[in-house]
Amino acid sequence: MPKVSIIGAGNVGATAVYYIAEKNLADIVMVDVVKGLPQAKALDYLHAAPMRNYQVHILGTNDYQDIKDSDVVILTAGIPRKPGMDRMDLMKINVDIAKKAAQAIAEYAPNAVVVVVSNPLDVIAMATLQETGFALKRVMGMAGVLDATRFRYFIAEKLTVWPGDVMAMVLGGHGDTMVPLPRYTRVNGIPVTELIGPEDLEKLIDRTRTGGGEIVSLLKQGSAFYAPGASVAKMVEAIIKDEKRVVPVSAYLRGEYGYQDMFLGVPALLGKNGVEKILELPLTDAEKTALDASAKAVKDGVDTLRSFFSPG
Ligand SMILES: NC(=O)c1ccc[n+]([C@@H]2O[C@H](COP(=O)([O-])OP(=O)(O)OC[C@H]3O[C@@H](n4cnc5c(N)ncnc54)[C@H](O)[C@@H]3O)[C@@H](O)[C@H]2O)c1
Ligand SMILES: O=C(O)C[C@H](O)C(=O)O
Repeated sequence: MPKVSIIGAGNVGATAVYYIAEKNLADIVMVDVVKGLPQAKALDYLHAAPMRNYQVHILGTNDYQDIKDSDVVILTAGIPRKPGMDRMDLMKINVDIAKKAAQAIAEYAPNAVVVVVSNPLDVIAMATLQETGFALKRVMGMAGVLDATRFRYFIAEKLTVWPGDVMAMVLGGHGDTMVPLPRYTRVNGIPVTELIGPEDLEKLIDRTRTGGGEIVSLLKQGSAFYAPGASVAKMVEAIIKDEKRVVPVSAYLRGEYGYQDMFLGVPALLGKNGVEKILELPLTDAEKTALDASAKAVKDGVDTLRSFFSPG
C-alpha cells in the first residue's frame, strides 16, 4: 500500500484524509503540532472503517518521524486567512512553518513527491523546494485543480449541465490575478464560448478568481476546505497510480511560458515522478498579458520571501 503523509491535521488536511480514505488510495499519516488533534481525528476516521470499508491505515501523530518513507507528502500546515486578508498576508508565519516541515520531509521522506497547499501557495512552494533541496519535479503546489473545479462548477451551474462534463483550464498564481482560460474550456467538447456570452462568461471568471475569498467572507474565520481536500486527493491519486493526468499545477518553471525560477500554475502531466511534463499552450496577447500580471504578483511575493532571509 502506498503511504501518504499529511502535515497539518486542520480543515484541509483532515478533509483530504477523508477523500483519500474513501477511495482506499493509501495508508495515511496525519502530523500536527497540536497534541491529541491528529490522534483524535485518525481514531475518529478509523471508527468509520467497518461502515466505509477502509482498507487503509490512518495514523495521527505529533512526531515527524512517522512520515518515514512516504511516497507523497502533502503540506497543509499553516494559518488560513480571515476576511479582508490577502493570501500574501499569511507569508511570514507560513514560511516559517513550511521550512520546519520541509526539513523534516527531507530527513524522513527523502524520496517523496511533495504537494504544497499552504498559502501563499506559489511562494510557499518555492520555500519548500529550497528547504528540501528536492528535484524540481518532485515539489509542486495544489491550486489550479481547485481553481479549475470552481470555474467548472460555475459554468455547469449557469448552463444547468452535468458538472463533470465541463473541463476547464486556469493558469497563473493562486491569487486574484489567476487566469481562467475560456478558450481552453469545453463542455463535453463544445467550446464554452459557444454556449455562454462574453459578459456572462466574464462574471464567472471573476467569481472564479475570487472564489476562495467568497468563502472566507462567508465563513468569517478560516477558508475553504472541502473542495481543496478533494483537489489534494485528485492529485494524490494521479501520483500514486501514475495516471499521467493533465491538470493545472503550480510547477517550478525554467523558461516555460517565458518565466524563470518561480512556481506558477501551468498545465502539467502528473505521475509517479511528480510533474513529469509541463505543457506549453499557445496564448493570445491578452491571455499572455494576464499571465504576465499574475506572474508578477507571484514574483513580488518571492522577492518578499527572499527579503525575510537576506542578511540585515
Ligand atoms: N492551495 C490552496 O488552494 C489552498 C486551499 C485551502 C487552504 N489553503 C491553505 O492551507 C493552509 C491550511 O488551511 P486549513 O484551513 O487546513 O487551516 P487550519 O488552521 O484548519 O489547519 C492548519 C493546521 O496546521 C497545523 N500546524 C501549524 N504548524 C504546524 C507544524 N509546524 N507542523 C504541523 N502542523 C502544523 C495547525 O495546528 C492546524 O491544525 C492555509 O495556509 C490555507 O490558506 C490553500
Ligand atoms: O482563499 C483562501 O485563502 C484559501 C484557498 O487559497 C482557496 O482558494 O480557497
